[in-house]
Amino acid sequence: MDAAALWQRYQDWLYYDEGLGFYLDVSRMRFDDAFVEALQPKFDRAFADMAALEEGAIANPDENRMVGHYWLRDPDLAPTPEIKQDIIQTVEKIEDFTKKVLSGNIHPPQASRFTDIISIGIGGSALGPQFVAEALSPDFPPLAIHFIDNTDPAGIDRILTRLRNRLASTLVIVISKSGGTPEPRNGMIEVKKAYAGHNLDFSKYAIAITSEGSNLDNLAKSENWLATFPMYDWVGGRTSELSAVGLLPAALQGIDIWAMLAGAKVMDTLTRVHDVKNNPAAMLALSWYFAGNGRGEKDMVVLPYKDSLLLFSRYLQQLVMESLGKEKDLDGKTVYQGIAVYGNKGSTDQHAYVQQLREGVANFFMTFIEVLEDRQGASPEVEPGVTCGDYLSGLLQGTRLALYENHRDSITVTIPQVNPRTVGALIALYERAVGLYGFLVNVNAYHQPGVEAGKKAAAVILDLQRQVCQVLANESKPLSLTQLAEKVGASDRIEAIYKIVRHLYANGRSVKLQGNLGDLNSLQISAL
Ligand SMILES: O=P(O)(O)OC[C@H]1O[C@H](O)[C@H](O)[C@@H](O)[C@@H]1O
Repeated sequence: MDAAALWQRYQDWLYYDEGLGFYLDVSRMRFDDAFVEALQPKFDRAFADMAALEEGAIANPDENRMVGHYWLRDPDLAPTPEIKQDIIQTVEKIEDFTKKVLSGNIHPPQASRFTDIISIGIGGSALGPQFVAEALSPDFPPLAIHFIDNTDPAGIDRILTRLRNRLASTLVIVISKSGGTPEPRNGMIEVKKAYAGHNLDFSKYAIAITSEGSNLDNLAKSENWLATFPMYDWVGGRTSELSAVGLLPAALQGIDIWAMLAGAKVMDTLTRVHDVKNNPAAMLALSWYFAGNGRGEKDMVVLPYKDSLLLFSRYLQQLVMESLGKEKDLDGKTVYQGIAVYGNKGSTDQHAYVQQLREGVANFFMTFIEVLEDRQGASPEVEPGVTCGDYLSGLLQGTRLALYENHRDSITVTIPQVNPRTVGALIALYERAVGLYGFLVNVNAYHQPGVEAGKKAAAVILDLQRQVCQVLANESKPLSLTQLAEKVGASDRIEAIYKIVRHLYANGRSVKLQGNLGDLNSLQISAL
């Protein structure tokens, strides 16, 4: 395509919304009109399915659940008056609670103000709050947030050590929709012990965000925690940023949650349009479908050229991959769907892996996220007439061009600045694009059956560990691995038993290992 034709294509496909100052450019995705036409029937169905979803259909049939994250920013759309009231009251409660915390009306027993937050949660109960904190938290927030998003003891220590002198003024928000996920439960138990170690009454610091009636909810109520906020059955973890999960931590950091909700609401309106070319989420879904033949054959690389958006790709990784990565489609057919997502930020990544993107295996398409405003205030020149921001902008344009010349396609999303409104809009844009794409390829984008397998396997290992420890405790003489596995009654699980023993030994826990550590047949195992 020559320069004039490309310029025409750019104009033909450029999407712009004045209210948000938002642009979407898919001109560098090489689909043609015939492709768009061929996909039209699928889009017609997807638009109809999406409309039904928004009206309260059971869009997650396996779990028999409605899918209602769109109602969070427009409660008038909720299918029942009760749901509408719930949404409104929760946001009011968040606002009221935040005001009281920030004014010192609600304060810790031994200090006049809360200074910090430990947020404990994983997956959808962490990634949104982390992304938003990185993107929007002021330089000096009223409360500084710290995340425990794993069951890594060293990671937990790091947070608790850093906060050692401020624990007495640190709020703890435990976030778990199910209220039973092991990682946040473990984090909560350890943090609770740390508070007890400092003679602090954990319940005066703790807040739960969870489903009503969950284990976490029951615990919080029985121990009379500072507050609880609801997580709804009809909001999935990966689409929960604009529920209490994301709104409470954001508000406590001084982020304007109303602007986030408003930005999302505007984007929801824009992406409800039943016309591919005038619906930015549909344009994204079309582009993804084109890039990967509707089978995820190409990875989605997401590169925001703005430090504060660093975690956007990580956030999208869960949203896209947990939603679309499915073995079966809605008819039960084996399809192995999905789109792999990765990326950090530009121009930083240009000095890491963009070499491969430009010249190596062409198994991806790029999404550039461009922010028009360089910074607040004027920029000094780093060369005559040129600023840092000019470089960043030039590097984005240059990389887009260099990729295109080498037949690598790209999408460019442009926002005027990173603020609560545009971040809310970005979240809503990708939620809708994922939903539409899910309908295009006929998968249930709202369940995650594959996640259960790893959880179950981990539970089996922990069970085996208990048995191993019991056998060793009752043995007077050291055992070989084979003997130990036999006594446990799990000879077929000898490798797992070896790994359990090695881990316990490395941590000085109840097990002694003798012999050559590199020769597994020489090992003699006994209780400490
Ligand atoms: O919020 P929770 O119930 O603790 O769930 C946390 C996360 O873990 C699960 O395994 C799912 O894969 C995620 O979708 C979810 O966000």
